[in-house]
Amino acid sequence: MSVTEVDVVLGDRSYRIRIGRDLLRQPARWRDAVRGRHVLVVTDSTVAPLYLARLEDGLDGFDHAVVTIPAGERHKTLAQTEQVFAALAGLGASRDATVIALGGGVVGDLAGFAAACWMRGIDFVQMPTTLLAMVDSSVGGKTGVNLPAGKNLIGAFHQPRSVIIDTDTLDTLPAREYRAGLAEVVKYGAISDAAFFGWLEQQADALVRREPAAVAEAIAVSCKSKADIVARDEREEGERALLNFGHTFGHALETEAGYGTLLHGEAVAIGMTLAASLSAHMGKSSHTDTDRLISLLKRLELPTVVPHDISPARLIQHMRLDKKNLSGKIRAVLWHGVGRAGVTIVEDEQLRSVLE
Ligand SMILES: NC(=O)c1ccc[n+]([C@@H]2O[C@H](COP(=O)([O-])OP(=O)(O)OC[C@H]3O[C@@H](n4cnc5c(N)ncnc54)[C@H](O)[C@@H]3O)[C@@H](O)[C@H]2O)c1
Ligand SMILES: O=C(O)C(=O)C[C@@H](O)[C@H](O)[C@H](O)COP(=O)(O)O
Ligand SMILES: [Zn+2]
Repeated sequence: MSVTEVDVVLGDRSYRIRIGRDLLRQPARWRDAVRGRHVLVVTDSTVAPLYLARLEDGLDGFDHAVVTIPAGERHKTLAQTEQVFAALAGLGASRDATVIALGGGVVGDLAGFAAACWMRGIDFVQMPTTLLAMVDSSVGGKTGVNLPAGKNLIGAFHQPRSVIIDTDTLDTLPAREYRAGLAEVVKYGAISDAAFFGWLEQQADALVRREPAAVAEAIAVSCKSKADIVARDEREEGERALLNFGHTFGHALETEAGYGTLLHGEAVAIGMTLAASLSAHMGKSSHTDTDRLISLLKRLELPTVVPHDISPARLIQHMRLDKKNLSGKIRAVLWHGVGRAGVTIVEDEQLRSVLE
């Protein structure tokens, strides 16, 4: 069975992303990533009954325990992180212990954050089971949890030791969650890879039908794209901020709608549409490019308009806590046309012009 490997090179360190079918059932393909005697698996209440046994079968020889958090964005909280700390304490986990995140982006972000904090940092391994986690959240080391005031406001940069992508786990992923993952795939084409954007336009129907070859290619290209950007700017001091395209609006939408009401990928799809419209309004890209983006997102069955009951003023209020802001100024990723983007200070008036 073939495995695609992508390396994330960070100066003199690196880690490997392995992408393949049925990897969970082949411990020989991932056990080398797990060090120490103690292993804590963090998963959620939907993923555990589906895939935990496959993983646990490969953990013989380790002292392991499992924390199962309730599924969904509402539970990406400090309170759930405390459950992970309690389990690490119960396991007697020392500095050479490993946390394994088995699940979507919620589990990966929360478990990674717990690993970043436990004894000031222990190893963790990402085993993503949603498309979104496979193409984005499992790679790059952004970890954290939400506060009622905003998305991912508490967190740390903490790179995984390895990322194991078993694409067979997508078989059980609901259609809405799958489509949400496609939004982040579109993001890579939009910000940095015009050829990939063109490929997505050609393959949109195959992707909606989840044709395995198209899905595998989308995952591999996305991982490579993210790995390249993170290698050049691990801590978001420059170029990495482009990975936030659509997120200034998107995070505000998720927070205002109530966590889990709009999925992260859905909010990012609407956010990319708004950012593209704002960019065209500011003369940084063309309306033709915006139409191209909206048309692709629609073909991928993603939302592109703000739900009618959401207030522009409240969205702008949430944007004041965006992590890209400096000295009280809202900074957003604007689009410079297919394959190009940049970060720009935006005024309330300009934000209102696309939101109202
Ligand atoms: N760290 C990063 O760089 C980064 C990047 C993008 C997104 N994120 C974060 O990721 C989160 C979104 O991740 P997500 O979309 O994976 O959401 P999620 O983790 O909530 O998973 C979505 C739903 O699918 C279920 N699920 C997971 N795998 C399944 C499977 N194989 N079969 C059936 N059901 C399955 C989960 O239980 C959950 O109900 C957000 O919190 C977002 O902020 C982080
Ligand atoms: O990896 C990054 O960098 C990203 O911005 C990827 C985003 O898709 C992701 O949603 C990330 O969690 C957003 O980070 P934040 O710093 O805006 O909270
Ligand atoms: Zn995102």
